[in-house]
Amino acid sequence: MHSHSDFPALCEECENDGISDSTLVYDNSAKRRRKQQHDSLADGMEQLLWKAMPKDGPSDFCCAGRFRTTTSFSVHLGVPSGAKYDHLTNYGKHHSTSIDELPVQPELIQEILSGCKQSPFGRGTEAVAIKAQLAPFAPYITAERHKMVIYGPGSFFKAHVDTQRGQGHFASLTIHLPQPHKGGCFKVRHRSEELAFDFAQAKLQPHIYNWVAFCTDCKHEVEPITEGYRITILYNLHMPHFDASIPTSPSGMPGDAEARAELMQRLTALFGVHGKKTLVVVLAHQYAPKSLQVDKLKGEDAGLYCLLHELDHEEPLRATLMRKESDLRFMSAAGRRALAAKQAVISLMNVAIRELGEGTSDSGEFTRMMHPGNWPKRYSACGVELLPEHMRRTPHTLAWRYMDFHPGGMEQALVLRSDHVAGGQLVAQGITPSANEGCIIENSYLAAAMVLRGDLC
Ligand SMILES: O=C(O)CCC(=O)C(=O)O
Ligand SMILES: [Fe+2]
Repeated sequence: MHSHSDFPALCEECENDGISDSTLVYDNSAKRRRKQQHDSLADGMEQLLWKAMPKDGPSDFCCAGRFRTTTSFSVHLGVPSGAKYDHLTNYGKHHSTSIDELPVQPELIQEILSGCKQSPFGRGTEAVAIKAQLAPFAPYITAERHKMVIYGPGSFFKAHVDTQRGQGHFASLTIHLPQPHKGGCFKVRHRSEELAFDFAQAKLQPHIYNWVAFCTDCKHEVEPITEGYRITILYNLHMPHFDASIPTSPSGMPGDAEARAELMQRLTALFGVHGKKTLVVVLAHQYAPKSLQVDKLKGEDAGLYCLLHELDHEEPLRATLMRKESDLRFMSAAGRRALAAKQAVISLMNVAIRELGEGTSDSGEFTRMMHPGNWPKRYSACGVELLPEHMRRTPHTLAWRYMDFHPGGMEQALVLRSDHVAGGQLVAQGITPSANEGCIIENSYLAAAMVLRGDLC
């Protein structure tokens, strides 16, 4: 990450006029000074957030492991562990048939599954690991068997996102039978990160089953199988619906104290000195509207919530944040409940973010604004926006800048994205960075976000 000093707030106008950096710095214009203050408050804030987040806390979108069972799958499925077969035979205690034709017909898979019993998976350490990493606020999780997938040579599963079945469905679990095969690497992606699980390479051991669990919004795929059969059993992982009061940090280990103190200072300055501000932190995961609730937060989003929630309880930040009733209309149901309980002013909501900026050869700078409410309607009403001169010189893709104007009624906001911290590329959620130097980039997208609001009056 570059520091603020790498990116002097030069503007095209000033550059053209031959006005130097220092002229800008000492410019008397209150507006410009404010922008510079914003910039210095904002620079590196994503890193600060990251550092200050609870350690050993939830931070994952995917976890994996292996477990041993001598009973469940081998007996109930009748799949001889480690056995080589072209025909899947004797798959259940009470059934006897064979698979001698591929693709396997759905009826037969159903029949096989009906011969299966719910696996013991989820009672042991695996469930604890999944819960801690992917669903930290949930008191427990449950696994619901979904389907069995058999891949023969040439089969694959293109990159996709699983359908979320119900509010509590937060992740998918795949259990890989110890079945000899080649190819079929399983890949899970989350924004710029990709994890690959090549169980064909893993030494097959009888009764040892590999598993992978990943959040429902993560893209995943199975590469073509070149030899043998790859068999997986899929589960939907659910967290129960529970009446969430605001959860406390799932981790006992606080994050970096210095980062936390600095973050606190900056947020206080942001909301206090400059007043009337909105901070938007784009969540790492995506959520169906009904799942966008505190208790349903996944992975690192839960850690982020804990941090902001804790900071919100500290004075003087607390004193600077808005608690007026007029704010309610912008809040999610969870935010409203929290406000009513005088617990927090952090709300979770889907926001429309519009990013404007100028492309550079390898990056484009984006300024970000957000508008609560119905995005497509409002957005089309926005019309063409004007890019102020001082925003033209935008040297870095992901560093954000404060906008001092309200084109088309879009609300100004500071928008932070944690993929910046994770070293990611700005490609998630439909954003495509431009490679064309000098072109104006505009991106609009909807994102789930954690929003802290200052004085709206
Ligand atoms: O077989 C696998 O490992 C994954 C299958 C899958 O992603 C699906 O059925 O949705
Ligand atoms: Fe899937």
